[in-house]
Amino acid sequence: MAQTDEDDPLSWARDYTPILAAYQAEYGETTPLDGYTIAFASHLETKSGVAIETLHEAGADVLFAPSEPQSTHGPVVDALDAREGITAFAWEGMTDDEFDNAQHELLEEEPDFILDDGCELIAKVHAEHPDVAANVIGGGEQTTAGITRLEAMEAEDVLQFPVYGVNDTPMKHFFDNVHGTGESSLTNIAITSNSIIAGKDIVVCGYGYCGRGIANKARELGGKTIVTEVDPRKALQAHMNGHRVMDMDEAAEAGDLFISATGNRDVIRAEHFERMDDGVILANSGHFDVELDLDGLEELAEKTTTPKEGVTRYHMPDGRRLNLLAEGRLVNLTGPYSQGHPAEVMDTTFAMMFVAAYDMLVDDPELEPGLYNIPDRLDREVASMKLETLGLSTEKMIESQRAYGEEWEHPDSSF
Ligand SMILES: NC(=O)c1ccc[n+]([C@@H]2O[C@H](COP(=O)([O-])OP(=O)(O)OC[C@H]3O[C@@H](n4cnc5c(N)ncnc54)[C@H](O)[C@@H]3O)[C@@H](O)[C@H]2O)c1
Repeated sequence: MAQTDEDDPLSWARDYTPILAAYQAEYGETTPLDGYTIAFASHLETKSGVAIETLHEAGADVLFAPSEPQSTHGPVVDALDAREGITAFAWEGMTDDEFDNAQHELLEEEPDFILDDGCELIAKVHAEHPDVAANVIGGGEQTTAGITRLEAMEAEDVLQFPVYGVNDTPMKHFFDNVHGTGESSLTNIAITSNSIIAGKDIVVCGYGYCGRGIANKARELGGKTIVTEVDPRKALQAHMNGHRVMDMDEAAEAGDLFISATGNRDVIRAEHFERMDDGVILANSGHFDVELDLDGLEELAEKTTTPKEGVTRYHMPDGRRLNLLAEGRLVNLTGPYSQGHPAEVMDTTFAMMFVAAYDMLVDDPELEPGLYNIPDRLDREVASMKLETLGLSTEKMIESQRAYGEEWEHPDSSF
């Protein structure tokens, strides 16, 4: 019997991921990934579920594990694991140790290709399963934190296979990081805290792609935004975009809501917590839960309570209460109501991951081990497809325009 909306947890997300649907329709016939086993690590929820089923429809056996222990949606895992050719190394409510062990168990199955999030599988296969790494054909990495680790691996010359830095493409940066993280972080902060963005002094730490999305959208909602940055050009950009720019000491005293999105650690720490007002809200949107110094916060507090699901309240000896959302983990993915990025945005990110695997496995560019930018033509192809699914058309250059771009003398101009 065909599945209904009620018993198919991917049904809703599928409607909002038209590029993946198009790949399923096209490659479901030809199964170009037949014979390959692909390891897939991601936050396990409905959109990544559609990505996993797309790889499977295209012929691959898929082994999947979470990239964060707390962001797994059990019904999605169970529905995928029930299909032949898809194996879960995940369940909802995993401990950190179980998360770690499951990734090792997955790698022992000797995947041919690794699509990663945070470089968890790629780092582990190199560090602890070198025999498996030696036979991996290639990989793709979808997030900034993972690229940072891959750059460190590349600098040490330890990478055993080529990896496409899917994160570092315009299609990922400009849509997933800016709009996806921007919207979903603010939505989840508002829902978890049941408080308003408008009128609040909102401190955004980091003005990279994610921080820019969060800060600009917070201001559009009526927030009075403050940006902290270590990079002077980013700080200047934030200033010219109308945000107040200050260092963390000053921002700690000014903010009502703090959101970190740097990919760095100890961005907000004890000396800053000590300056904050009673009732402030603290959230992290960066990949790892080290952006806020939680050990420092714990040491300062005399006790913690849970005034609301998803909120840990730290009681300071002087009576101030600091409210931490989602235990300092990714607020848009691990809070009690979190569903991650909007599906339309993940459609493009997972399409880029799909083409990364397709390009290396099927088109075989014969790359040496190392970290590579994904070819620009693939990025453009995904952009064109997204526009097509949205029913939008672009201008086509006429011949005289193409020629104009190629000449330097410009004989027709009047000056
Ligand atoms: N929440 C999500 O769903 C989601 C989605 C995509 C990326 N991410 C994660 O968000 C983080 C940021 O990603 P990005 O793409 O914006 O990276 P990015 O490199 O574009 O931006 C990070 C910015 O933080 C700044 N920074 C570094 N240390 C700082 C500090 N101590 N104080 C203030 N600023 C500091 C850097 O100068 C940089 O401008 C990464 O960990 C990434 O993996 C999260």
